[in-house]
Amino acid sequence: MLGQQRYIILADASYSITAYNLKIWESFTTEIPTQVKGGKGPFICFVLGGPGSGKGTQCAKIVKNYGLTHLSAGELLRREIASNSEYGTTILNTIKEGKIVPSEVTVSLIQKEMESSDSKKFLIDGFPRSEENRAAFERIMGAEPDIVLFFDCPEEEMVNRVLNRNEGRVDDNIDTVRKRLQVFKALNLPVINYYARRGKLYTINAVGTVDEIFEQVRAVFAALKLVTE
Ligand SMILES: Nc1ncnc2c1ncn2[C@@H]1O[C@H](COP(=O)(O)OP(=O)(O)OP(=O)(O)O)[C@@H](O)[C@H]1O
Ligand SMILES: O=c1ccn([C@@H]2O[C@H](COP(=O)(O)O)[C@@H](O)[C@H]2O)c(=O)[nH]1
Ligand SMILES: [Mg+2]
Repeated sequence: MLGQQRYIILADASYSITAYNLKIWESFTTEIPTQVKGGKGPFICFVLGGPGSGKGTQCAKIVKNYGLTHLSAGELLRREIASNSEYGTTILNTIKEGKIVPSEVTVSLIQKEMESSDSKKFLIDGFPRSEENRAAFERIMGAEPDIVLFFDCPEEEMVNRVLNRNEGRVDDNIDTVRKRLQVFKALNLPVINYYARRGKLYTINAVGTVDEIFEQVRAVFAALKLVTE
């Protein structure tokens, strides 16, 4: 049975975007800083949410509007499968099962992309999927995200979107999506709650039109500019 109910996130430690916030922030510039004040490395934004919650769709708009470099962990893994790398078959089987690829593999792909890029602003989509992923990223990269966006979407809506995506993904079927939802709740929600406790989480209501949802994202980036000036 799929729920309409939203996931329970530590509400007092997460920022929710409201129309009121938008009104205050819309007059500020939309250019985000290359790094957060006092930070040493590049600006890093993790983008989290269940399967089909709209992460990739919104990332494309963030890239267009704010020039961040988009790294989708799922896309990097699919590229690895397509290139017949030594891990290709293991990755393919893991994705078909809706499970999580070993942290070392995913972090190493992200690391390669970040280190070969001149960019100072990264949008890391669909990662970290588990506390173990998160710890591996911190250990290997020696970095933490500056902010985390969480696209909060009811399960029924996520399933509908995934089943209507039509991009030929091997995991876009009802059996795999059910498994992905279980993995999301068991392993990814604790990561989201971790960032809520760290005061880095921005929860976005992922129901609505793509543009309506992006207005909430815009407010986050506008606020970021505000606190980093
Ligand atoms: N606000 C929206 N309303 C309706 N459909 C949407 C919305 N946002 C995205 N979609 C559609 O839903 C599907 C899933 O979106 P998207 O690929 O962005 O999700 P995702 O979170 O990246 O999923 P995954 O974790 O499986 O990669 C796509 O077909 C997309 O066009
Ligand atoms: O960090 C990651 C990201 C993804 N995976 C696997 O890939 C699929 C698809 O990922 P999307 O982000 O939805 O494109 C996911 O279900 C996992 O099996 C991963 O293991 N680790
Ligand atoms: Mg995606």
